[in-house]
Amino acid sequence: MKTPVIAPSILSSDFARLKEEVDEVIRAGCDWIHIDVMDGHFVPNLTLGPPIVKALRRHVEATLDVHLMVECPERWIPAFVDAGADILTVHYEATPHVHRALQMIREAGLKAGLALNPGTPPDGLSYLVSDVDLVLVMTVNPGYGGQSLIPSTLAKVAEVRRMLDDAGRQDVHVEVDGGIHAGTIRRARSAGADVFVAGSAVFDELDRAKAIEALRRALDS
Ligand SMILES: O=C(CO)[C@H](O)[C@H](O)COP(=O)(O)O
Ligand SMILES: [Co+2]
Repeated sequence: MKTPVIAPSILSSDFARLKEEVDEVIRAGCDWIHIDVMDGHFVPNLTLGPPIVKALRRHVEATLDVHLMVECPERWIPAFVDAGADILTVHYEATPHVHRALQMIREAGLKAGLALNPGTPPDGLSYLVSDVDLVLVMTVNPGYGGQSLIPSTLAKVAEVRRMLDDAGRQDVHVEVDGGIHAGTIRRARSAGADVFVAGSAVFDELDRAKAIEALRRALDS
């Protein structure tokens, strides 16, 4: 099994103190920084764009894991590449040209991720197994932090992991996003996930080191 990756989502951070918030979770021992980009169309919320990613890139060396919840992400890929993202994840549901979007990300030298909403079956992945470096299984409906994990999504995590293993793609990350905390992370790990996005479970706690430690302890339990 791959080494677990903890990726705090800045969606739940204090945006007025973004640099300090990110510095703090890096000092607290997180692995990646998860950045939720929402366009107000694909999801009913609006967050941030390439300038914020670029500003963070200037300040931190940590892996910037950018989750694009935007319609037709292929329009935005060049701007996020230029901003300095390391991983760009696009939604299967967001474009009829998802293969092209993944291709554009890889051609730019970044890692390409494919995200699946809770209601999306994993079948389409079978045509894209050689085009992805990461599969993000949404464990809540995208748009907001602080929601509860939808239990049926964990069966999909297991199915995705099986499809990747059967295709010889043990190197591909399986990321879970939404409702991950000390009480759910172990089940997500058992289902086959290795990247754990945690927004409210980290940023709603005053002591971020303790919050990240609690996630790691729950993984080991
Ligand atoms: O993509 C997302 C929402 O669309 C966020 O990454 C996710 O919700 C993280 O927040 P929390 O850990 O609080 O559920
Ligand atoms: Co996300």
